[in-house]
Amino acid sequence: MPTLDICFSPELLPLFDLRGRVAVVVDILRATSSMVTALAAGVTHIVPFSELAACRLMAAQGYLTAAERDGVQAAGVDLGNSPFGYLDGGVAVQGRAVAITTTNGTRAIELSLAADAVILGAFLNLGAVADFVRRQNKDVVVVCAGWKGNFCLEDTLFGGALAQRLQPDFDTTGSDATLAALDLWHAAQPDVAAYLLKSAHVRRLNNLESHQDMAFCVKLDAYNLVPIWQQGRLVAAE
Ligand SMILES: O=C(O)[C@H](CS(=O)(=O)O)OP(=O)(O)O
Repeated sequence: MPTLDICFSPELLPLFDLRGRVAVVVDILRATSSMVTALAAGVTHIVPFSELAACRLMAAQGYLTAAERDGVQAAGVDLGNSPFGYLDGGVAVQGRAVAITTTNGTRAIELSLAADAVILGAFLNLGAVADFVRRQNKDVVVVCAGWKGNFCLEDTLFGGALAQRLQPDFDTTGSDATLAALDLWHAAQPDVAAYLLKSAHVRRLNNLESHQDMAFCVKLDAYNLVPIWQQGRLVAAE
């Protein structure tokens, strides 16, 4: 039976051998939630960058540029890190490619590329991710983007939610990280948004961008789509 493990922070990735496994990178607030939303809104593909300057340069190649540092949109780009940037009609995104850099999410993706497959998870596409990894029938590691190397509640909650969805087809009992995430997910019921009000990230976001981002990012199964890393870019899996 395949296993599901959870890496609480990219800093812990050296402890994991990703070869032969599927990495599910998660940054609920907000990078992977925004990337799932972007592809669902008709973005053709997404290229993540760690450096802001390299991301900005992609505008010359016709890319929309999205960049955020410490929760705030960077200067001189088209979009920040809010999923509503792809929904509110302010920027026409249908049929466009996006170059993106964020504080934690893009780094977590880059550090996960040793895996057999790298996909993006969010509450917004939880069911689609569960279906995808079931079809792969390989061990799974949920890679939490965390915050600047630290543990965070919201990404760990996603790990618990995915573990619950994959029971009983996956072994979710072999790792204390998964057991803890499952307990956390149960503790957050029935109102994940209310539970997350105490999290550090939500307090930061409420100071920076509107509370509507958090309410949106905790919606379950809004999109039946899985972003997957293919040839240096993220596309919607077939
Ligand atoms: O934009 C976000 O929500 C965060 C910024 S931070 O964690 O508050 O610095 O970036 P992300 O890369 O999506 O975690």
